[in-house]
Amino acid sequence: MIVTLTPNPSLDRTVTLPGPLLRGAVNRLGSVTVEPGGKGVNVARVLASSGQEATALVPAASDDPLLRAIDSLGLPGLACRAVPVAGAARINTAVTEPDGTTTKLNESGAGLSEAEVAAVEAALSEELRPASDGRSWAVLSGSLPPGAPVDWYVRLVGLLRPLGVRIAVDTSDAPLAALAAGLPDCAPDLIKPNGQELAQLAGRGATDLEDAAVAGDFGPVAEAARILVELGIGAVLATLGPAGGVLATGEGAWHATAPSVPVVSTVGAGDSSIAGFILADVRGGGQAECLRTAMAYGSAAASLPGTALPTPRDLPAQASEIVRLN
Ligand SMILES: O=P(O)(O)OC[C@@]1(O)O[C@H](CO)[C@@H](O)[C@@H]1O
Repeated sequence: MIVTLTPNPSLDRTVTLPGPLLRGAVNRLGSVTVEPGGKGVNVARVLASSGQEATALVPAASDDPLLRAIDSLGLPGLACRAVPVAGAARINTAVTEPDGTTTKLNESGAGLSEAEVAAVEAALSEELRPASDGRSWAVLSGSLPPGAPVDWYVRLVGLLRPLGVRIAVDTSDAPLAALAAGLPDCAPDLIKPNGQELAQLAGRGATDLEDAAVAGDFGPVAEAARILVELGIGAVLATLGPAGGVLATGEGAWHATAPSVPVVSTVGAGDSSIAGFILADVRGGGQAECLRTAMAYGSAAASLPGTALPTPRDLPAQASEIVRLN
């Protein structure tokens, strides 16, 4: 069983410009698409598109257009559990330019009341309670809406731990800092920082790890990830864009090259990497296979426009090369 929680889901509106963005001027748009989004929704979508059933848990009123958008995907393996809330799902806009530059404009989201936060927690535990097989995953993803406690993910890890499910957390900024502050007591089984987020967690300069990775030196990334593993996190999957990815666990660290694809839009690439990792894991793959599949799904997402998410048909023909770092 796989349940994703997206505390701050969105309708993702992607607008395509026929030329470069002209700041301070009127820009005429090419195509406009709207898709259901938010990181956990994306993870569940990718899993379901690959034949792995998943439930996307979102706070949303029963008449929220987000729910209609999820429904209209018509994905048989995708279940949606909506916890009724007063606010509407935010609309996040992505502006894409012909050279592949994508600019995201994310709203902060309608707030959650204390009672709504409690209702989401109750629904999450209820969904996961039957999942005591040790193979199930809870994926907690994205920013937190106003009103949610900044350490909500820390609390949720503590709440879910006794249920015997594996827990992935993918977030940034203050909720990520809160997660780091909650170690080692509330350590997730998987986190997926990018280079800058990993640097933030490891107390390194913002671009130190990425700069080293671009120069082909993955030691600093592996070292930062190892520190987090020593603090109790089961696996750190660091995604490094064109420089590939590094997976660190208690058994070692590996680097994977990024399969070569034409990069069209990186929106959803991180979510697709998590889906790929979990997909390989629930299919019994070892750590190298989880890393390879994460890279394949992340690269496939980057080769698709806007927030389009990959299906198995979109996976790159060439797999990553994996090298053990330690
Ligand atoms: O504002 P957050 O929660 O950090 O990110 C939300 C978001 O940018 O992430 C997804 C792509 O990863 C999009 O579907 C969505 O718009």
